[in-house]
Amino acid sequence: MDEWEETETTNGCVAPTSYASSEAPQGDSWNGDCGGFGKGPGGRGRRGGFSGSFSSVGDENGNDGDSSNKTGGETGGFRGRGRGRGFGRVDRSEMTGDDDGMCGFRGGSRGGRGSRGGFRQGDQGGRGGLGGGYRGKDEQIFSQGKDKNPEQKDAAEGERPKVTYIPPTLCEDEEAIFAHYERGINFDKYDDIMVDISGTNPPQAIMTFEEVQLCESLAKNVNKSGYVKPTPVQKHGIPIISAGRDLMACAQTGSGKTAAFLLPILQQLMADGVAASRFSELQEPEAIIVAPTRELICQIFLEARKFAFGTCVRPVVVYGGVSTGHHIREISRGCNILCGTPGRLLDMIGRGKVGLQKLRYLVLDEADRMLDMGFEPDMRRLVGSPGMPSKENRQTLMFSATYPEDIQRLAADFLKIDYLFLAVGVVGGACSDVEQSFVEVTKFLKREQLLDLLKITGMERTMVFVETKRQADFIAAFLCQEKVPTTSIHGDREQRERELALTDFRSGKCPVLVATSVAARGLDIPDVQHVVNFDLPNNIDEYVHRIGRTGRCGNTGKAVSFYDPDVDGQLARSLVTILSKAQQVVPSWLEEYAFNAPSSNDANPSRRNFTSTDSRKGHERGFSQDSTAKSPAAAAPAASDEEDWE
Ligand SMILES: Nc1ncnc2c1ncn2[C@@H]1O[C@H](COP(=O)(O)OP(=O)(O)OP(=O)(O)O)[C@@H](O)[C@H]1O
Repeated sequence: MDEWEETETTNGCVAPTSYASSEAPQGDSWNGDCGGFGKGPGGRGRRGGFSGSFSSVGDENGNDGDSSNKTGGETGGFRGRGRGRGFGRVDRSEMTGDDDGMCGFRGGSRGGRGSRGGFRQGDQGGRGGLGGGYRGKDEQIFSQGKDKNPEQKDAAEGERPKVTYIPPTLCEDEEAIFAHYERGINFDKYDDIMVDISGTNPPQAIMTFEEVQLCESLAKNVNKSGYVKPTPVQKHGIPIISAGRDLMACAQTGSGKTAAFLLPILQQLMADGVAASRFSELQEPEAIIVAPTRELICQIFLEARKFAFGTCVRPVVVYGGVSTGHHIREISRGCNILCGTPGRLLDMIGRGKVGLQKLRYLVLDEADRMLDMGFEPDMRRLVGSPGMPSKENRQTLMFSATYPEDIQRLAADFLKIDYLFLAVGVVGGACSDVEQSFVEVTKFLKREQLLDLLKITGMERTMVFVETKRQADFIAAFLCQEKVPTTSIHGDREQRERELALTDFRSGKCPVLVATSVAARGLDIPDVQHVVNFDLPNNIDEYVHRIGRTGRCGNTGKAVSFYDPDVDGQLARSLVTILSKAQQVVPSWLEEYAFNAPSSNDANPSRRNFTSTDSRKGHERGFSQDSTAKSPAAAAPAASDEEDWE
């Protein structure tokens, strides 16, 4: 039996997880505003987590919500699984969760205030459960940038429980689809941001959406989305893509990169009269969009679905942690724009469900992160897949808010030689709408300081970033014990839990979300007023992306970071640079640490070559152009700022 004929067990049911309530929570959709589906009373579930506050799961049928572990009422705190990857700072499972279903945190125990007694190293249990937690002492640390031995991979996959989770059916209510948050007071300030384009003959920037002459239905959808005028990355990116050029674009967090690539693609597909074919086991999409995390790709899909609303173009999303059969069925109903995480995309292509003959657009969002996470072999496998048009015969677009040098190498391989490099603002710079502050801490006082901070922020939506999955569990549990309604997201949580955590956070049911870097990139959650770096990341790009979860779309936000001199010294100089470039106050004590820091101040080796400019510049004859003439926004080219972060 083909896997996609597998029996569905979880359709329409939603699960679990806020630490905030002891009731089984109600499910909801990705569009948190639409509650018309997936709601269920919750089943009996297991006795939940920390002090009983970590709620359990259930579906409408009263099944135990965890499909891979049917035993209820388990106790015993953290139970690690004896194998699997660890929580190295660059952990693929953390992002796309290729280790589907591997979880440690099995609920029940009253442990959780950091007592080591709650852990059971090397325990072979831990599959399923409530997600998260410590996996055991013999974890492998995922080695960055290295391909896994395919045989090992297959063996590992063979051991995995079959993923049966099917996300809730999406709400078709128009109001929910077009729900959006308002542009902030600083939206118009985007016009003052420096823009630089390198490459030959870039097309003229647009100043209004009208200039693009969008098809009627697309224009209507843009309007309904509350888009009145384009942001700089859209002003420049849309005409570049419409002109058929390849593009590497770098623009600050929250400044509308998603629409910058979706709108011209959709416009072209609609103008060409592309329509989703009828049911067929093999679908041949015109566009493939790849992103490193499940949550991000789902968000991109929802944006695509919004802009394609009421048209014949059909976007589909595929990602890890969800039943493969479900995805195959979705694809077979017609697919023009396929959004996916790398592994699941390759799986769909490998199974012969997706053909590449008609592919015209390949978009890599957060491409630098995909490299960091070791997805380079997957990306190369994707562009080398049978039927994939050569780079001369497809349009390739790469987007990110940061631009390390190794991504330029990839750009050179994947993009046509005459690709355009678009830099909006300081490449790799922090969003200046985010007020950044730092608190010098010792590790022993961090938790109390977090609590004090959250007492001040109250019910305002706050994302708390930590460095490890275990830490995420600890902190979330700690906050719940302190009666702060909190949920968490990290790569060891099951997909249903990750989705529910975001829903609870979006809806305000849990105004505090404790997250690992899985939530650092791309997530666009309305009204996130605060970001707290409980643990600072080990590279500056990650810091920029994390604090970019607030201060989006012209809104203001605040980021507070706990700086522990014992562990964060290597970041000091980069932080000072980032703060200065974003016109933020640099604490004198931080400057002092920066002054005394070793010269190589970024622990991530991939960041040692961080550059702020297009590496082709100056290397190729005749390779220059001045975009300042093209746009009033282009006062002085950002990329002319040659200073490295180091
Ligand atoms: N022209 C516009 N007018 C109004 N709102 C917009 C416009 N462009 C984008 N937005 C909104 O701004 C928010 C941020 O956009 P988006 O998520 O695309 O940013 P991003 O640049 O991809 O951020 P990140 O780097 O964090 O991934 C979204 O809610 C989006 O709908």
